[in-house]
Amino acid sequence: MPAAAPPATPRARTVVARATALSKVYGHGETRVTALDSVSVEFHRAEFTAIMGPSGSGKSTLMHCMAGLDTVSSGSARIGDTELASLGDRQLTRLRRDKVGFVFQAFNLLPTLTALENITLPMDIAGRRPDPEWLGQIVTTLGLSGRLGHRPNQLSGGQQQRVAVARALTAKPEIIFADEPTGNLDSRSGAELLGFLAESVRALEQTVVMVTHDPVAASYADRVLFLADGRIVDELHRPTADAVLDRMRSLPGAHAPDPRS
Ligand SMILES: Nc1ncnc2c1ncn2[C@@H]1O[C@H](COP(=O)(O)OP(=O)(O)OP(=O)(O)O)[C@@H](O)[C@H]1O
Repeated sequence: MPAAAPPATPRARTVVARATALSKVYGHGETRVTALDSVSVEFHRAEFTAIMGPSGSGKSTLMHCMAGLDTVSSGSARIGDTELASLGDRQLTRLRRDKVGFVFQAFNLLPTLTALENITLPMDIAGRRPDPEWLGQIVTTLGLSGRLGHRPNQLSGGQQQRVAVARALTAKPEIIFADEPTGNLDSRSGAELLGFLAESVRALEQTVVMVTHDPVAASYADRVLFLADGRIVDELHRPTADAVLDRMRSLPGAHAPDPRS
């Protein structure tokens, strides 16, 4: 009889960021919108989470509140043990600089700097020196070794986006927030980028939270959170693109696909 596979060793699950009963209300009176309605969620070290949901379901608001880019109306958003609402503007800026990495659709690279200079810029501004071994590992993981002396206009869109990811990883942030990071890429470059993000989670134990509309992009994540009307209504682990698409179709506010198409 074949021996049973040994049980997977449970990994210590360090909570890197946490929302507790987080609500966000915009406007007053008739223009009042509840963008987030008592959301509680944890993000763990070395975990890749995708956030999906119909337009207006609160994805960006959740990311902005968790990243300290927007304030909460009630409840709490924490990074590590730090309650973001307890911080003043300067402390928040410092926390974002030291603990949070961002990857947006627009790469936001400086055209006059080389790829390497763009990667190390946030640390230069903070007066910190990148750990050369770590930087080397990131550059190798992202396949940028031969491109470090190039300026952004000498790089493809995919390579520019990888430089943006390297920039986010270099400061060893507690957590990286990515907003539609593949939105401007062709499907091959997008797949490459998502592969690298997933690799940074596996090989570098990075924590990544990504907002996306794309079920294929979400399938690179370890879990997918589904938002509808400001609430987390579903969660999928080890998702496939088809499973994500299925759940998306059943969400409140989702447009049911036309059976004739
Ligand atoms: N600054 C703001 N002022 C007023 N209402 C806002 C503001 N930002 C977002 N909202 C509203 O909050 C709700 C959630 O918006 P949010 O941008 O988080 O949704 P989303 O899921 O990211 O949408 P999309 O997929 O279209 O980007 C929406 O109804 C939106 O109109």
